[in-house]
Amino acid sequence: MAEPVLSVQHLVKRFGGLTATDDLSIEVLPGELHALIGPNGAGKTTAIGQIMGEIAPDSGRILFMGAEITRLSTPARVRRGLSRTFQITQLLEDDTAEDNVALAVQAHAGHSFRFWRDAFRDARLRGPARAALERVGLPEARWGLAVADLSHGERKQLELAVALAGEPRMLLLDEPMAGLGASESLRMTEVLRGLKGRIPILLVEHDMDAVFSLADRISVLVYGHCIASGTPETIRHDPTVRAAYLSEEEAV
Ligand SMILES: Nc1ncnc2c1ncn2[C@@H]1O[C@H](COP(=O)(O)OP(=O)(O)OP(=O)(O)O)[C@@H](O)[C@H]1O
Repeated sequence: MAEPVLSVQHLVKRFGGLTATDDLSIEVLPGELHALIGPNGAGKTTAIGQIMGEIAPDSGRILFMGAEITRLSTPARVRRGLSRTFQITQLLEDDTAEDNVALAVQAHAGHSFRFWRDAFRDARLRGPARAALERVGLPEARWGLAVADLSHGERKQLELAVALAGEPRMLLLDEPMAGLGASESLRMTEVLRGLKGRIPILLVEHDMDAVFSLADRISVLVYGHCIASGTPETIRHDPTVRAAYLSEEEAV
């Protein structure tokens, strides 16, 4: 088997008396779209926070591209190629969609641009920003609009473009379908299908239609512990998973 891009090993995180991740181990393989599912409060966002270095684990290890990153800062992990999106989008409301992505390109490029306004006129930012907007399928007519004027679905697409702006080596997506209507969810599913195979993705998502149609493998979290990991077919028929999480109605 190929060496994992991301290897999460025995992660434990306690918040007071509550164990949010409980001996959590997951592996994401090269090119894989790996979904992390589980009931509300199962520890999915806490897991992403630990992988990104925003939350310090009490114990366990995280390896990225074969190197241990458990104690690295978030910026150091981003420099190594990890990138994430959030459940609630973190965008600059008054700036245009294109400015938001260009700013992310600039942030990734480091200190070679001294002033933001000068920098934005620079094709070195504009080119990659537009490429990222195209990758997430945001229509060009929307690029010049302020974020505040975009629909919720467009903001989710934009946040994905911001995450892609630094050309990361792996994406961590925290509920990209959250709050989307049926047609917006389908659009986002197709956007993710377009990214699939080009970049490894760890996808936290409650939309089971999206998860089962997109994922190469699925890991199921219950009370912070991974109770099963396997292909959608395996997970669909796993009695432990069905008992713990997927109701008859939800199972697809
Ligand atoms: N900073 C914190 N302090 C205390 N408890 C926390 C903190 N962050 C998360 N928790 C708790 O840890 C548990 C796991 O939360 P987490 O947000 O990781 O779950 P989740 O699987 O992402 O849930 P959801 O699907 O609802 O987003 C929950 O019980 C939550 O209340």
